[in-house]
Amino acid sequence: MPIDTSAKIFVAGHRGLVGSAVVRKLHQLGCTNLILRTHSDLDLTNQSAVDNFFAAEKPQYVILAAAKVGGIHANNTYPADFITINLQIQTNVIVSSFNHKVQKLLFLGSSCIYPKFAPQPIPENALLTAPLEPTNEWYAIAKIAGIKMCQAYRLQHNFDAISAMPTNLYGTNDNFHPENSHVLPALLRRFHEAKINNLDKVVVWGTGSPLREFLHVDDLADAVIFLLENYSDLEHVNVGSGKEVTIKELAELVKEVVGFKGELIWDSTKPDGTPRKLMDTSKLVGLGWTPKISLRDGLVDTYKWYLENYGKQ
Ligand SMILES: NC(=O)C1=CN([C@@H]2O[C@H](COP(=O)(O)OP(=O)(O)OC[C@H]3O[C@@H](n4cnc5c(N)ncnc54)[C@H](OP(=O)(O)O)[C@@H]3O)[C@@H](O)[C@H]2O)C=CC1
Ligand SMILES: C[C@H]1O[C@H](OP(=O)(O)OP(=O)(O)OC[C@H]2O[C@@H](n3cnc4c(=O)[nH]c(N)nc43)[C@H](O)[C@@H]2O)[C@@H](O)[C@@H](O)C1=O
Repeated sequence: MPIDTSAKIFVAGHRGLVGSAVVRKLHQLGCTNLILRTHSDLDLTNQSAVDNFFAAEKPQYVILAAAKVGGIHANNTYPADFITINLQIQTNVIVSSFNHKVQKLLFLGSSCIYPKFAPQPIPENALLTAPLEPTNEWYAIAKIAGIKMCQAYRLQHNFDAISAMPTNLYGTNDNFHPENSHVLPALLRRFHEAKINNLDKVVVWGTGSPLREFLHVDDLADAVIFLLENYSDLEHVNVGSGKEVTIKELAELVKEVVGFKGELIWDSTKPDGTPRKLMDTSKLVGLGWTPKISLRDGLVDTYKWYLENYGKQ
């Protein structure tokens, strides 16, 4: 059912990569009644503050894009933060959404919920079939709990909570932190800084052999709205581009887009993480959704945004 453009929609995490793309998409669709709170306005780890907020605002839809998020180094270094903050945020938001009669909630997980050596492409039913990738198991356990909470509230209370599992994302408003970000924004920044400082070498982590699937966040936002409008069931849904590249291929592509002319040095003391995680997106494709933005086009667009927003620093 198409979203009622006058509906009250709470986008949790609206300044982040995903939340900001969802807000852009909702604005494009003509939705005007968005409820947005920054982290300092409303700390979603604070149960009573979250419940008071829901009691006062009574949103009809909730898109849960607030989370403690980071790349392989951040996940590996701050396991307590990743498990605790994510369990707190998602538990508070899901429970208050149910208690205050939200019509529909969409929870965002991640492809790291699947076993390290899952069959490729990874179908939704690979969940909980084998051990996780150790660098991100704390975050993955929180995300799996989020999926299970949505399922439990649907089963026991008929609450319309659905879960989307995106692959690795990138785009406008990404986190470009040198150590804590994901690979694509990290490399974009590192190559850019090497170019403007006339360096002849750039260090890239790991061996370059892991395979990753990248999806532009505007495609993800489109899929989020598509699922809100067209999906209402127990099982989570994978969201991906269906195309994978090695980290070496990604690094070469970022180097070309940025225009860095020097050499790549591989730091094999850094972890590779999971060797491969290509999503099986046949469920979402079967529902009628496909991505539109190629990796090259998305990278060119993201570099342009980076230059406009951080290029002069
Ligand atoms: N980035 C990726 O590659 C992927 C992301 N995802 C999922 O998408 C979702 C969004 O990720 P992404 O947009 O990348 O993350 P970001 O880090 O870009 O944004 C996270 C948002 O959450 C908010 N937030 C964090 N902690 C709190 C808190 N305690 N109270 C209130 N708000 C808080 C932040 O608010 P503020 O800005 O005000 O601090 C920020 O707006 C997550 O669930 C993530 O798991 C899934 C797969 C891949
Ligand atoms: C979305 C997903 O994100 C995380 O998993 P990940 O896919 O391993 O994410 P990543 O982007 O950090 O790394 C991808 C690959 O790239 C290599 N790599 C090279 N050079 C840099 C670099 O400079 N930075 C980073 N971060 N990685 C680098 C890196 O060694 C690895 O082989 C999860 O923790 C989990 O949170 C999750 O769900």
